[in-house]
Amino acid sequence: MTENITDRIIRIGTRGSKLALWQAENAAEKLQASGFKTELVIISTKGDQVLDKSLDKIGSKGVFTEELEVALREGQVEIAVHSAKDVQSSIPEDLELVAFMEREQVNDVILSFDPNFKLERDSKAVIGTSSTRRKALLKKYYPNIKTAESRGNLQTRLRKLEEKQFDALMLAYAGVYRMGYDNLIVHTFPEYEFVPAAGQGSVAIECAKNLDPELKKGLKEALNHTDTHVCLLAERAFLRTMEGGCSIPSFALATLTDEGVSITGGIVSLDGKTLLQETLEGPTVTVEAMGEQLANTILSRGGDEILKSIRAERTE
Ligand SMILES: NCc1[nH]cc(CCC(=O)O)c1CC(=O)O
Repeated sequence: MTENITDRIIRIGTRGSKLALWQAENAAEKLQASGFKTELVIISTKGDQVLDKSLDKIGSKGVFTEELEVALREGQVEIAVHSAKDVQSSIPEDLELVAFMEREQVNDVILSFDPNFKLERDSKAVIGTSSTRRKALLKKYYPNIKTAESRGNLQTRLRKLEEKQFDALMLAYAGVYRMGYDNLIVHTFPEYEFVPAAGQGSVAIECAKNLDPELKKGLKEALNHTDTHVCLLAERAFLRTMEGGCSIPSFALATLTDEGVSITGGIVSLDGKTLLQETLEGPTVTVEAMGEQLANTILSRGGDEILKSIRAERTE
């Protein structure tokens, strides 16, 4: 007699921020719709605890994922829910990404409490962001903009905006929309000028590799969005080959086309002066090879030099 897999309670590991909880609840609803029972287990990560340093200075990989991975390994939870963007490009041997949930609109946006705020090429405003990619791209396209650190969850960052620590705040549309703050959006960046970080807007589901295969299959059926999955495989292959990590100003966006997949990716120097960006198209079956090829092209055209100088600057 085999036990019905949907009799299992799926314990869902999640960070405690409101956005993380929204994402975990969203996964829980999908699981429940497939007949699973669910339970949320809130786990705090280093990225939630250390708020006085920018992410590239906290240093270790998996700033938002490590503690969740320990819980997976120790069997405290069956799955961990992450913002796909926060997941390191190589997953530990004993774990795997079992699903990618349907992606939201990928763009970066600007939020302001002043509805008349206008971002122009010569704008001199101070914009809150802690992302090296956003800082470098702002330098490239909006050379007079200044940036100010804005670590913390979305609510913390909005409070900083309210306190006028900066004039406007730069974020991913996905989180803003999911938290219901889209009424504050005053600018949406085109996604091929401000190409998002690999994975932006999607949610990744991680589990232990040795989880019951039947259960894994059930989780995948309930949670995986095939189109998103294809795109994320390409973007993550790009990221892995760049050996980037979340603190490197690289970016990648894959989309489905009539014939297959198109992937745009690149890197920008921290001063915004050198931008390398390329697009590749190919059939869906070769997405990972495409991501790798794109990264190798970027590296050989000067990307490796940009990475080298960023690393040198960090160890100074
Ligand atoms: N590193 C922070 C982070 N990780 C995931 C999101 C939310 C958006 C998403 O799911 O891509 C954010 C905030 C942001 O970039 O605005």
